[in-house]
Amino acid sequence: MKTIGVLTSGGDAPGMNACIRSIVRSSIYSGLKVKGIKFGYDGLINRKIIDMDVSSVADIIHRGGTILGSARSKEFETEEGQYKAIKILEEEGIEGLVLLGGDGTFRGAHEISKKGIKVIGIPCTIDNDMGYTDLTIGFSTAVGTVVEAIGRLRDTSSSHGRGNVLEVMGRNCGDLALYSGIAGGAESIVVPEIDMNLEEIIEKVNQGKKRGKLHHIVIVAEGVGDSFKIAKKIENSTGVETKVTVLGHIQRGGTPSPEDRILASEFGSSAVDLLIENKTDIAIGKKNGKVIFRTIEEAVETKKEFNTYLYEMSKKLSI
Ligand SMILES: Nc1ncnc2c1ncn2[C@@H]1O[C@H](COP(=O)(O)OP(=O)(O)O)[C@@H](O)[C@H]1O
Ligand SMILES: O=P(O)(O)OC[C@H]1O[C@](O)(COP(=O)(O)O)[C@@H](O)[C@@H]1O
Repeated sequence: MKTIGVLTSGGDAPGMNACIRSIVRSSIYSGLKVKGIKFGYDGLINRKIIDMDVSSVADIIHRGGTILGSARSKEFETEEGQYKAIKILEEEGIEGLVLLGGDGTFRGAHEISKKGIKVIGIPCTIDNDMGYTDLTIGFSTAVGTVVEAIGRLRDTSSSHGRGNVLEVMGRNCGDLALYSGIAGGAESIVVPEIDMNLEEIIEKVNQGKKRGKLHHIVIVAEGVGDSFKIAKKIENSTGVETKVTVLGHIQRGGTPSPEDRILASEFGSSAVDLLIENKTDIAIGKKNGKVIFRTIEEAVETKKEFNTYLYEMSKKLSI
């Protein structure tokens, strides 16, 4: 292996830059050349490729987003698009590729691997929705962002005696809602994995009102459905004015947390080690505090388990 490539794809996630830095520096340390592919699979098909050196990744460990840019590409989902990508990788002399992204990016990586290029996948998504790993890069930072938002909403909700429904990202995964809801002391947490019990939420608002509580925060994961409808129903049944905040892409940016920077550094360096050992089609992850390796197929097929213990606990703590 002489030259490796690095590519970020799908939704960006805080910590991607720290990971790119780790891949570039670990490669150069081991005498490998590194090329950066800009704007995901789309940039690969369109040969948006740059040479990277030690200085290309200077001063980025603390920056959100991805210096390589990210994209979603329909063309790459076709066989034709994938063969275009393989041809470009071969012409550029890229023998191994490290791909930073979520499930979709990994499925694409598997296709590249079947066509002869060595690939290693690194899980990057604020959703933490990949079943084979306890953690994905970006999740810790996004939890921090939501917790900060909860604190701000708590202030203003308390001043006015209002309720607030806070919609957070996560696609069909409730992790971001669950972990930030617990850390922020939300009164109710609504996730796609568990049927919503609106009566229970309404009862909690009424109980809170009785004992003079001035704020009421309900975290709703985006995969649940219409937060505005939920807020209206709460307001109509309790008489407590209930506002809605959709946090949106604010959750995807920002300086990565120390946890994400460390995870990103560790995963990036492990990916380079694997390519040096001529390994391919592997997803890197973390289980019980240890780095783990799974085949990409296994990684994308492992069903995400929802932490029902934490969910039930959150109910006890928000009485
Ligand atoms: N089954 C697939 N085969 C090949 N490429 C895929 C497949 N699924 C997704 N991709 C590629 O990966 C990109 C990123 O996937 P997406 O699901 O949008 O984000 P993420 O990687 O964060 O899950 C897609 O735009 C597409 O180009
Ligand atoms: O930025 P986009 O394309 O609107 O996508 C929004 C989606 O991306 C995410 O932020 C991250 O999802 P992925 O990591 O799977 O790409 C989701 O939480 C959200 O639903």
